[in-house]
Amino acid sequence: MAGATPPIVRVYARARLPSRHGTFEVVSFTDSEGARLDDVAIIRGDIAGATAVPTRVHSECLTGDVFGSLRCDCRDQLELALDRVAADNFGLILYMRQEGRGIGIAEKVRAYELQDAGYDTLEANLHLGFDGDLRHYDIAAAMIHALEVQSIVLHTNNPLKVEGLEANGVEVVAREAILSEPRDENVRYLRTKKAKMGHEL
Ligand SMILES: Nc1nc2c(ncn2[C@@H]2O[C@H](COP(=O)(O)OP(=O)(O)OP(=O)(O)O)[C@@H](O)[C@H]2O)c(=O)[nH]1
Ligand SMILES: [Zn+2]
Repeated sequence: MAGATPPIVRVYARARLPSRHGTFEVVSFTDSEGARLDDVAIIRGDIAGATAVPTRVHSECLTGDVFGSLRCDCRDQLELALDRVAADNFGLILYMRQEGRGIGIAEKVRAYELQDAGYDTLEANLHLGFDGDLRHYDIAAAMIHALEVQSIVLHTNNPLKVEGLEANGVEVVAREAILSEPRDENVRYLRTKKAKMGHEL
């Protein structure tokens, strides 16, 4: 798909990462001015030059990823992705620091405050004056290019992620769902994503 030219990023450092989910490689990046990025890649296998690399683009969720919040499915999805890459011995996870779909942790907690008062996840964002989703995928695309990945199979339920990467020059050969088991605490969140945010759940 034609689109904007993504920014250039370069690999800055690579290290071995033994984890609870197996051993991966962690890679950090700089932008074209040499500034260090906060986004990182988690890799298993020889993905440089490869096609149809199983790829997950994960958006930071401090409450879910670190504290194990059950309000959302983020940690379940992250763990599914790590386990899958480990089991296949091949794949890529980009951990993008787009907390709260781009509004940041402080505002996400405000959005949660509104949700505790009855708003859904989209209504809360709109009430705070934000669009429903402020994420861009240009940096993720640039990281994929820097890793010399030729094409990807994207694990997501969100068609906007596929479009966002393609618009930045990434060849997405297929989309695969990443389905976590719904929980009592996150079922409303999942229903809203399906009904109002275009997620294929
Ligand atoms: N603004 C806001 N962000 C949230 C809320 N709950 C989770 N998030 C953030 O949403 C992001 C994850 O996005 P999701 O919409 O769950 O899923 P997705 O990444 O679009 O799609 P998948 O690839 O299918 O997981 C993370 O950055 C979370 O911090 C919320 O109620 N409000
Ligand atoms: Zn979350």
